[in-house]
Amino acid sequence: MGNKSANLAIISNNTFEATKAINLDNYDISSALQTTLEFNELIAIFSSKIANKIPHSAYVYINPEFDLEIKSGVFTRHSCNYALKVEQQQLGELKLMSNHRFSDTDLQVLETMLCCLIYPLKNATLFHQALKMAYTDPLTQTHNRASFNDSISREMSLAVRNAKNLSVIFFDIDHFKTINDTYGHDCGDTTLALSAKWIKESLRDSDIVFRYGGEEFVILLSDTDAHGAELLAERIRASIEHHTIAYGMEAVKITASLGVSTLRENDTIESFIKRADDAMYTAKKRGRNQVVSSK
Ligand SMILES: Nc1nc2c(ncn2[C@@H]2O[C@H](COP(=O)(O)OP(=O)(O)OP(=O)(O)O)[C@@H](O)[C@H]2O)c(=O)[nH]1
Repeated sequence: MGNKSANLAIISNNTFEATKAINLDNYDISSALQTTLEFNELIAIFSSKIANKIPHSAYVYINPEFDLEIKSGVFTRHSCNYALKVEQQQLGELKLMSNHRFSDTDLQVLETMLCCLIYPLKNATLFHQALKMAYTDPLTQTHNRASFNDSISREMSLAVRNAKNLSVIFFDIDHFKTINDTYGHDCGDTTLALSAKWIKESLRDSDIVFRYGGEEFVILLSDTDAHGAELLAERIRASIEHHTIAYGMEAVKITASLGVSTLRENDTIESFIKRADDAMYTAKKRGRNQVVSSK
């Protein structure tokens, strides 16, 4: 024990902890852009830092990779647009607007200043790509279990705070083991990926699909009451039943069992999802290929 601690070198007795920068006026543009990895903050900082050199009334930043459209200010007649890119990496598109035409000098200055934005944007892109990977199931391109744990508590708090409904659907492919055993594991994987695709096709943008376990998915439906969730679960069930998986020379048909529950007062995460899980098992017991709503 004593020997181990002797190997540790003390580098410094002082700790420097930076608090979140409140007044970015004290920073030059490059330093200010190093204070965050959030796209909205980077663009807002950039806009404010260039404002005295290149006056503009509004900005729009679009980044399709992360489904972002960040806007601020008053939209006016004249604009200039830049597709931002570094080493083949797309970093989105920035548009500035103004009452007056941007002069050639304005554009030259802007282009010099955009060089300061490029690498912070690249870092933000790498950070958000890593976050996305950490929360995505690679086989089905749905959110993974870690993401579910974060999302359910956030969605429950939001639903309670805004007095909105929240429903959850548990979805489990029927006799999935037989698919693996009959057609092979690759076919099982294809079945999972296609099931996820068909589930997503039945949903609104605000609904989130998670791969919860092997062949089990969970769908979180914000602002959806019990009736709406049951209708949606039935739509998903029917979609799965009506599709056919073409695997080599085989035409594989599958079905799924689904359980639905809607958030109640005094629910915990566990009680909320257990009702949906129990309802899904009831659907299995009743013969599969059906939707059961929790009582
Ligand atoms: N191909 C493939 N199979 C998986 C994956 N994850 C889990 N499984 C398989 O999924 C199967 C689940 O089988 P069971 O839990 O017995 O359920 P089931 O056969 O679907 O039967 P019921 O749910 O009762 O209708 C097991 O054979 C697992 O090996 C995966 O990522 N890929």
